[in-house]
Amino acid sequence: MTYSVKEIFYTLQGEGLRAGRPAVFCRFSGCNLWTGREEDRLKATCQFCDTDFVGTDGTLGGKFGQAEALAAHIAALWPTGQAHRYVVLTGGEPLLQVDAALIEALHAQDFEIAVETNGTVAVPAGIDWICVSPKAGADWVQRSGDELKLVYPQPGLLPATITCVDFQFYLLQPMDGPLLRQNTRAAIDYCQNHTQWRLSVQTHKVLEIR
Ligand SMILES: C[S@@+](CC[C@H](N)C(=O)[O-])C[C@H]1O[C@@H](n2cnc3c(N)ncnc32)[C@H](O)[C@@H]1O
Ligand SMILES: Nc1nc2[nH]cc(C(=O)O)c2c(=O)[nH]1
Ligand code: SF4
Ligand SMILES: [Mg+2]
Repeated sequence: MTYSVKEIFYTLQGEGLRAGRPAVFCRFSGCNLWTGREEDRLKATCQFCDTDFVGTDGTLGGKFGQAEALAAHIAALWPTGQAHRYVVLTGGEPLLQVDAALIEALHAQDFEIAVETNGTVAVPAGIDWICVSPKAGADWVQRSGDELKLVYPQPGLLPATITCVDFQFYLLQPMDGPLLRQNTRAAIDYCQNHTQWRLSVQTHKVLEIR
């Protein structure tokens, strides 16, 4: 397996239940719900993406022929002597590439492994924290995990219509874009009136970190 990686960086998890936790992010190239090209956005299944996942030209990006080599690049970013090693596999859609060999190599480097996925691909065994963010109009295969993080509002996938799922935490993340302020107000109101749901703010954007 050759892994195509857009970028690798050390930051704080900005979103979801674990916001604030130090983490290495490994962003895989490519997605099954959008090409990543602006000219294709309006015909994509997922049209609101806030991320550049095209190519391998970002910070520490590249093609890695071996799982151990990729795991070593990730481990090199962790501060020396510090425990609680945590890696977030994202993209693009990471589960188009994450396999048993990479999970084993990251565990061998002592990492707890989280994934951010759109839910169209079943999560492989061994992932330690599963965040699913389903998309309207896409197959939703992975219906269990640790957190369900729904971008809100998504016409065609409103929280009230979500059934047959098994997650520990349910979060609404306001859709970033021209309507962010209005979407944030609506998400706050929804959580206050449907108390199973919590608000997920994209804190890294507020903090102006990666
Ligand atoms: C860029 S995606 C990569 C992982 C995977 N493809 C997914 O969609 O979950 C990372 C997270 O950002 C969220 N996201 C993408 N665009 C967003 C936007 N415009 N506003 C809020 N969240 C967004 C996704 O829903 C997902 O939870
Ligand atoms: N700080 C930070 N937190 C994040 N949580 C999810 C992200 C993603 O793009 O998957 C992300 C990201 O890009 N940066
Ligand atoms: S599924 Fe995730 S990576 Fe793909 S276009 Fe949507 S938000 Fe972006
Ligand atoms: Mg992001």
